[in-house]
Amino acid sequence: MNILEKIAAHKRVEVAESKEEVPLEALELLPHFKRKCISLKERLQQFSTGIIAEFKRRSPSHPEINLEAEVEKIALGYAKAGAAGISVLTDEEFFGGSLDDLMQAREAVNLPLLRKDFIIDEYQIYEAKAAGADVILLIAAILNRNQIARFAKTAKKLGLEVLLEVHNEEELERSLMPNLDMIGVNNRNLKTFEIDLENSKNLAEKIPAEYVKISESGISETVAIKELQKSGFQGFLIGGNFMATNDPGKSAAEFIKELKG
Ligand SMILES: O=P(O)(O)OC[C@@H](O)[C@@H](O)c1c[nH]c2ccccc12
Repeated sequence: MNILEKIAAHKRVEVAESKEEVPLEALELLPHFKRKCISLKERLQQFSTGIIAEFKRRSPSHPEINLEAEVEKIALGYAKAGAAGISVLTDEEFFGGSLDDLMQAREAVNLPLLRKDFIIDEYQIYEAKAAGADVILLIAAILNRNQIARFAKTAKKLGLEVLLEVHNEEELERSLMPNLDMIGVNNRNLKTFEIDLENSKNLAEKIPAEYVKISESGISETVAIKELQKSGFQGFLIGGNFMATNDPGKSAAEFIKELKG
């Protein structure tokens, strides 16, 4: 089993447990469930920098990014830095995150929030909405076309936006459909952890113009963003480069300042 298969397998067990503990009907009663979502897509279309800053304590490829990180402080820092949105890792087993992190970020800031997790069941989309997310991530590498269609439809029904993540042309071609708002090209191969920014540049022209394009992972320099912008990318998902510092908010602020300057 590769890491992605391992994560998905664990996720199935986790979701079954969560469903037992908190039935879907209970999620619908939580206060954020009726909240009107903030559009990340619109912000990326209007926003000049397009930085989506990520809150991530650890990952399978980097086991100690920032284990003591406090989500409220960092979300506020990212907002002050001028991020277009914030991505919050909610997977606990492999990334050290939680839905509670997402809820705390929701209390702290008014930016669009992406629930960053491995969605394999509709229940998780209800969880995302209930915890205050505005956007969900669907990862093509672990979903078939039917699942993507079904999950995207559910997300739209709940007022959430959908970011579809692809890593190669095959995933992109079999996954294009209505109800997707943004397409993210992951520069990190989740099966091998290899990073290649060329991946975004190569896939860019194959993504129809109606989808906002986001380049994900391995971005640590503003020159890389200028290049990616030339290929039509409007969003840039950055985690480790900010999180691996003492003050991720400050690091994001400096990065965004340099990008604008
Ligand atoms: O820390 P980086 O290299 O800046 O990457 C951020 C983000 O793209 C990465 O965390 C990510 C992209 N897709 C994912 C899917 C699941 C978990 C994590 C991810």
